[in-house]
Amino acid sequence: MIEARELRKEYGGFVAVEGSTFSVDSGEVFGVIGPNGAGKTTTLKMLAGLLDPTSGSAEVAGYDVAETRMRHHLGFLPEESPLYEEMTPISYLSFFADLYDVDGDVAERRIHDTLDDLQLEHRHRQLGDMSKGMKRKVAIARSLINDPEVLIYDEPASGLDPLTTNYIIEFTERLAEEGKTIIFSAHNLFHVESICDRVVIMNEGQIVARGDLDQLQREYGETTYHVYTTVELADSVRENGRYRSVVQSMDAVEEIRASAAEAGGEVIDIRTEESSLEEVFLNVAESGTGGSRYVEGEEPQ
Ligand SMILES: Nc1ncnc2c1ncn2[C@@H]1O[C@H](COP(=O)(O)OP(=O)(O)OP(=O)(O)O)[C@@H](O)[C@H]1O
Repeated sequence: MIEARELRKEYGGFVAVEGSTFSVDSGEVFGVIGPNGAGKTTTLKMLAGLLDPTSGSAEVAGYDVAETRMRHHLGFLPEESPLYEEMTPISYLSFFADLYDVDGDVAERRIHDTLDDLQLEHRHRQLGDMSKGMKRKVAIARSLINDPEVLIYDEPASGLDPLTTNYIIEFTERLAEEGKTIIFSAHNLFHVESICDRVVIMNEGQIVARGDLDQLQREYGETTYHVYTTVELADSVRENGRYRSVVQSMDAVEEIRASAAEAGGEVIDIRTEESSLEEVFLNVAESGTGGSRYVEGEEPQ
C-alpha cells in the first residue's frame, strides 16, 4: 500500500534522508521512529507528495506520489497543523470536504460521525478559542474527510496531555482495525510499542534498524534475569526473606546456581525481563551511522 524506494533528500549539500527503502502492507500500522533531526518528517512529506525527493521514488495506494490523483487516497496529518482560527470545526471541515469534492450529504454525515468518534464537543466554537488537543482532533478529522485508504500522521499526539494522547492513539488503532493503512512518526515509544506492527528506526537520515518488535528485541534488546536464592550472595539484595541477583546471561544464571549450592542454598525462582522499545531504540541510536551527512565536497567550512 506504501512503497518507498531509495528515497533521498538533499538540502543544499546536506543529506536529510538517504537510501530510505521500505514497504507498508495494507491494513498495517507502521512506525517511523528516531531522534530529532533523523529525517522522519522529511520522509513522511516525500511520501505525501509534499516534498520532491532528490532521487528515489515512492508509491501510495498504487499511485506514484508525484501524481495528484494519489492525494484522493491519502490523509496527511502534519506535525504542526495551523488551522483557520476564525472558522468553526464544522465550517473548516465542510471547506475541506468541498476541496475534495465530497458530496454534500456524505460530507455532513462523515463530519458529524468523525467528530462523534473523536468526542469533539463545541463544534460551533471558533478554532482560535479551542485547546491544543481539540485542534488536533479537528486536524485528524480533516485527514479523514475524503475517507482515504492511507493515513500518514506526523507525530499525531506530540505535545498533548496524557489523556488526549491516549485517546488519539486509541483512535488511530481503531482506524487500523477498520482497514486503514497507517504510517506515523513518533517520539513516544510507549505508544509505538502498543500499536505498531512494524517499525523503522532512523538516525542521521538513514534507516538503521527495522522489523517487528520481536525482531528488534532479539537483535538489539537484552534479556535481564532476576534470580532468587535462599542464601545471600555477592551483589544480591534481600527481598521478602529471599535474595535477588540481577544478571544478563544464562551463563551468569548458572554461576549463581553453583554459588548458591556452594553456600548451602538453592535457586528458587528466575524471572526474565525483556528490553522495552525505548531501550532498543537507545541501543540503536547510540551505535550511530558513523558517516557524514554532507555530500562530498559540500561540507561546511
Ligand atoms: N528545509 C530545510 N532546509 C534545510 N535543512 C532541512 C530542511 N528541513 C529539514 N532539514 C534538516 O533535515 C534533517 C531532518 O529533518 P526532519 O524534520 O526530517 O527530522 P525529524 O526526524 O522529523 O526531526 P524532529 O523529530 O525534530 O521533527 C534535520 O537536520 C533538519 O535540520
